[in-house]
Parts: sequence; C-alpha cells; structure tokens
Amino acid sequence: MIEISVRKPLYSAGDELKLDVTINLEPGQIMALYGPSGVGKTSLLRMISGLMRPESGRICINGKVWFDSSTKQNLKPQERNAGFVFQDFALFPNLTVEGNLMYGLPKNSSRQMVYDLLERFELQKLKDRKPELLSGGQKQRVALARTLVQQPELLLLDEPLSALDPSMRRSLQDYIRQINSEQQCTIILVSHDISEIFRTAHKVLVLDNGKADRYGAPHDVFARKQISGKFRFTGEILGIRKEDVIYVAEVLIGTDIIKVVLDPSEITNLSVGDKVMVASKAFNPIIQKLS
Ligand SMILES: Nc1ncnc2c1ncn2[C@@H]1O[C@H](COP(=O)(O)OP(=O)(O)OP(=O)(O)O)[C@@H](O)[C@H]1O
Repeated sequence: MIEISVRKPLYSAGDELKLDVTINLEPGQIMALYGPSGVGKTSLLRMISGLMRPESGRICINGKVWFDSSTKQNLKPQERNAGFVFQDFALFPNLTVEGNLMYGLPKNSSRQMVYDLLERFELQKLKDRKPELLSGGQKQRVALARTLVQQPELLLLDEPLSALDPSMRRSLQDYIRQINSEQQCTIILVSHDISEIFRTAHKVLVLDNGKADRYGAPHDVFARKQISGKFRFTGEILGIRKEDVIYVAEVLIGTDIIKVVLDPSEITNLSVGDKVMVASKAFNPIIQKLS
C-alpha cells in the first residue's frame, strides 16, 4: 500500500494554508492531484520525494517507511525509490538528451531501454542536443523519459504533459497508462486537465486550500449527476457506455463531466473525442455532433 499522511503550514498569499493530506492508494494505481493554483499540490509531491520535510506525519511506501515524524525516520531523496518530473524539467544542462537518459539508467540495466524511450518519445533526432537547444515540449519529453529510465516504484509527475501539443499529449497519456500496467509502478500526477485525468487516472484527489476536498474515481468525482433547467453548451465526448439497456455519453463541458442518455440510433454517429453540443429541450437533454 501507498500510505501518506502529512501536515505542514505553507506560505500563502492569502489566508493561512496548512497542508493536511492523507492518501491511501493501492500499489500500481495512477492517482491524479487536481485543484486550483497554490493549494499545495507541488508541495505534497516534494514531501513524498523527500525534497520538503513535513512538519509531522508518516510516509510508508509498499511496507517501507520513508518518513515518520514520531520515530524521526527521514530517508534522503536518493534513498527513496521515487522518480520525480519537475515543472521546470531540471535536466542536466551539460549532458545531451541521450546523456540525460543514460544518467538515470540503473546499474546493470540494458541500454536498449534508453533507445526504446528515445523512439517512443520521438527524440531520436534530438539525442545529441543539449537541453538549451530544446523547446519546452521537447524538454518535457526528455524529463519524463529520463524518469521512466529509472524504473521507480513511485512516479511523481508535476504536470508532465502541460507543454505538449494535443496529439503528443494524447500519445503520452496512453504511454503513461501502458508503463503503469507493464511496470506496475504507482503514479501520482498533478494535472489541471480533466480530460487527461479521465484518460489516465484510476483515482483523483481534489485539493482545496491544503485539504482533500473530494476523492474517488474521476467519473464519480467530476460527474454531475443532476441536470436541470435550460442550457446549451459545447463539449467533448469522453466516453460512451452501455448501462443496462441504455447508452450514456460522458461529456466534458468546461471542467465538468455530465452524463447524457443517448438514443441507440445516435450512437453510430458519435465517438470519443467528438465535439458536441449538449442542450436541454423541455428538460430532456439532446446531443448534436458539431462539424
Ligand atoms: N518550502 C516551503 N515552505 C513553506 N511554504 C512553501 C514552501 N514552498 C512553497 N510554499 C508555499 O506553498 C504554497 C503552495 O504552493 P504549491 O507550489 O505547492 O501549490 P500548487 O498547488 O502546486 O500550485 P500550482 O498549481 O500553481 O503549481 C505557495 O503559497 C508557496 O508559496
């Protein structure tokens, strides 16, 4: 189990901000951290990785205690089997792209993994470049690949795909899911993108002012189960599923996911990723594909 319970007062621009979070996560799951700017998401990752010391609490990863304020245990970052992708990438400036990846390779591991990741992240042509000659999105891919090379048991990703274009973003979202199922590593990722959370995460923790506001499967946390009144919005289809005898589309509208019951005849015309308009007509939602 991944058992994290930490407390620490943080500096804040406004009211007092006291981070006080407890997470119990099955190993091998992907959990997203979601919430407005400044609520403590990065600080929480830094505490788990050992870069920031909690005032009190306990961090126990798969039976090994990384931090325990009551027994004064506090493993150094390099003693924690965690990989961390920072918001500012933190690449080694004097090493090439390939050098950055090779640096993270555990002793006695095959270099083939580095070559596979260079290919998967479309970095082969950039492998001899130094970080200063890379774009933000390219640096972000190198940072993520370098962390995956380390094959950590816990992967901490701070908005790992924010600088990427939509198609690369989607491809790497799939890859994060694939790595997670192949390596069975647990992943905690910060994301502001609900569709990304929906596609990648098993669980989501919504942080608000340092505390857990909501926790559960993305579908349960974000879905608005009741719709009433007149409305007309555009959105994106995240999923279509059969529930008993009816079909239900899950549509992302702004930051909300709503459910719309579909007529079987509408399904053939709709697929995941379609931009749609959702409207109420005498309180019955109808859905239309946008060209
Ligand atoms: N070492 C520290 N000690 C105390 N407070 C800190 C420390 N480092 C950062 N803070 C404060 O913690 C607060 C939360 O910052 P944090 O970066 O964790 O938020 P966040 O939710 O990740 O925001 P964003 O989404 O903008 O990245 C900020 O007000 C920041 O000033």
